[in-house]
Amino acid sequence: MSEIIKPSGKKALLIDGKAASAAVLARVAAETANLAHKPGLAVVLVGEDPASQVYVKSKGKAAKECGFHSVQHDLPATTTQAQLIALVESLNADPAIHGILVQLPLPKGIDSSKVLETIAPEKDVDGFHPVNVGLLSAGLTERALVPCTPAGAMLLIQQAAKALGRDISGAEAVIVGRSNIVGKPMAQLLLAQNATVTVAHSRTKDLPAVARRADILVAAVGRPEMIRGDWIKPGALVIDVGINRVPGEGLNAQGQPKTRLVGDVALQEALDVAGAITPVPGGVGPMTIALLMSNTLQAAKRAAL
Ligand SMILES: Nc1nc2c(c(=O)[nH]1)N[C@@H](CN(C=O)c1ccc(C(=O)N[C@@H](CCC(=O)O)C(=O)O)cc1)CN2
Repeated sequence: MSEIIKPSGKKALLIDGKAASAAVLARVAAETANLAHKPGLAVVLVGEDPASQVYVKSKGKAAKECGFHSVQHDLPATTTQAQLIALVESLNADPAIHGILVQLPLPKGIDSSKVLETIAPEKDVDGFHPVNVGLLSAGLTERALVPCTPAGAMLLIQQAAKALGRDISGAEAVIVGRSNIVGKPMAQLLLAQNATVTVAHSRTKDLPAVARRADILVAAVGRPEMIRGDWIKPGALVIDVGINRVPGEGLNAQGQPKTRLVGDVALQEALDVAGAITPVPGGVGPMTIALLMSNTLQAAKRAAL
């Protein structure tokens, strides 16, 4: 059995995103060590959102561990859209920078589409620029930079399908959620692997029945534990992209009410039904950062051609 597939003590197997992301990071570090020029990653954080601060710190740490040139720009929440765009333009012109990432969400008053469209497509390691969106939609995945979370989820699907002896080609895939960042690119990636893809959302009629059709079920709605055990086809491969912080039990060391992370899938119920499932935390989340490093390496290698 693959090293990323672990027993759960219940019917479903667990897909270990931490182990899978460590393997991606090791591959990126090994390739980087053989390059003449270090890949350069610039991460831009606007404001003081605590979760964003944690993610940006993790990105800088991973970049350094991969042997990259890593820079972080911390801007105050009062930064104007024009100031942010000016910073992105200066990073576009910097030959030591191969990847630019503007951490989302941006503070109110800044139009994130305008900012993301300013990033040079070849440095858009988040894969959110319309040029990269278009390349992915046209099936030109070799030329696109693919958004990190769906790219990481796709790697987990491929590794789990292989370990379970399942074909993605011809499988019925249902994605719950139609965001530009996860749902839509996930659909393109599954289509490129010849799955039959349904993108379901809040207006879908009889969502549980649609979800129950899925051999591969991807949950990306951002609603804690919305997908229940009886929405899952027995034996299905379930990929939970949701990361939701909910109230926990008791108080922490600072006397504040504890919180805990849950996915969009009710994990304990799903473990009785699914064939394999990604947990939250420790599933798709760590893959997002690993695939960002992989995209930055790819951008640096293309720049050197
Ligand atoms: N410009 C971008 N902004 C945001 C993205 C993105 O891909 N590009 N994605 C998310 C946040 N994100 C990375 O930026 C991210 C989220 C979660 C994780 C992760 O490893 N989660 C852990 C749990 C961490 C915790 O304890 O809080 C897990 O699931 O195991 C990594 C990256 C929004 N913004």
